[in-house]
Amino acid sequence: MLTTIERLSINEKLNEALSHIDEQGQFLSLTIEVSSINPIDYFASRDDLKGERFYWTSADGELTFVGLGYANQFYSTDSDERYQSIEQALQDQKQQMIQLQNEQIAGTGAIYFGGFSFFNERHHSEWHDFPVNQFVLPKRLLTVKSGKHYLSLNLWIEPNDSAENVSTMIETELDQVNGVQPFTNKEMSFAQVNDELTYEEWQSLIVNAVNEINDGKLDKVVLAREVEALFEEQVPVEQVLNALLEQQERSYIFVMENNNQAFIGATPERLVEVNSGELQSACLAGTTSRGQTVDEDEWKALELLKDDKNLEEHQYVVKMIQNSVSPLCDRLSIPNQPMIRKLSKIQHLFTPVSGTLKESVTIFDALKALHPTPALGGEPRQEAMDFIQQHEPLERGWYAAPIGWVDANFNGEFAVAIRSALLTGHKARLFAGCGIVSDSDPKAEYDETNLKFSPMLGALGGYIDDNE
Ligand SMILES: C=C(O[C@H]1C=CC=C(C(=O)O)[C@@H]1O)C(=O)O
Ligand SMILES: [Mg+2]
Repeated sequence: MLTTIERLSINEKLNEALSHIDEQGQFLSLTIEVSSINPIDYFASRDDLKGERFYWTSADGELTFVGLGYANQFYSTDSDERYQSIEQALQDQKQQMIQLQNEQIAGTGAIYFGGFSFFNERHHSEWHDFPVNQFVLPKRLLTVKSGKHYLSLNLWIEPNDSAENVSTMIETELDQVNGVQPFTNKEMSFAQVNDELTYEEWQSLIVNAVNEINDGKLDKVVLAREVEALFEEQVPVEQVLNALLEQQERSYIFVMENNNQAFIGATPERLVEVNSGELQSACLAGTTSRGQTVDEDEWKALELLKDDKNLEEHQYVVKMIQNSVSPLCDRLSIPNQPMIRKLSKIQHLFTPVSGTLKESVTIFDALKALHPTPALGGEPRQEAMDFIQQHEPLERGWYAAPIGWVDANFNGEFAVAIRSALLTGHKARLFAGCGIVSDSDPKAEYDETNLKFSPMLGALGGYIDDNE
């Protein structure tokens, strides 16, 4: 509920704004601080908006978004120009937007959420409701940041809309936020897991890749498998999301819905963050499991830090990120040695990257330069992409591609959508890949993909039998 003063102040600003509305109508964006609300409860509160919802929590847990209802959507062509074309579309939209903010709080107002498919081209049948790339402007955005909660509304206003009508709409939305009920877990009816690839097929895929590497055609290629989890009922997105939030640490937790499909995951991998011209990226490649005891956990971490095969996988990523972002930066800092990033069930080799972007370089330029890094594609990039396209028997869709958000000033953050699943009705398709280098062993890589399925499978209430 608004106080009388807040209402008067909003009405005054609305009257002023509405007097300048374009003949064709215009978007109006406004943000109001609201009382504390659990974001998952808000996400689950509007079943009627299923298919037009998103959720995002940054890996440090400092920023959460819930978007309900898509006020506007942006797509672009299936080419190399897709980053620039989205950037241009958002730029054009921004000029036509009326922003009613008391102070510009980063992460509120006109935030665009979206992502890209792994490949530029569209050849998707499983991913029927996901375009090659898509950004949405949410009609309602809940932002939780530094312990504060904000509701931003992005509303389409016609020239003849009155300030009273608009403020009634705002009050209705605020009442809805205040009336949100706690979300309740449903029973999840997990039925079975089907491997899309036999072990023998996987083995021959990896042997083929290793042969190409030994023939000097490739240095590294990341290959993925998928498993299908079947349920007796429709997979409840809210519940899977809630489980990921409870079970996963240091991960970006995301959901994007499109019509009857939801893409969901808990990924540890930041691709790029840009905040007032400061860039952060990360090299994450090289994997082991967590130990059962503190000592075993530490021992596994130390082994990983000196394991040549994992260090090689990691090094290709460091080198490529360094080469691709240094032309975009005035300053770039990358430590010489990787460190360990511990997740709930997995540990990785990790090297942080930070830099200062040159004037006029945007987050979209960084995305274009970075995607895919050799943690998801391979080295050399084009040869690895060709190998994946020809030999990997799955549709990557949005798996292993950038997903995230930007604001009207193009500050934002993108993660790489791994440890993820595509939910369609009763079915979840899960994806997990691993970096193949010259001394990769098919069985060890197979086990590594099983390990990487485990966070998402756990959230779905299932598991993989390792002895299969
Ligand atoms: C491709 C995936 O992981 C990448 C990220 C971290 C470690 C990786 C590895 O050690 O192979 C992969 O490059 C995935 O989880 O599907
Ligand atoms: Mg690996």
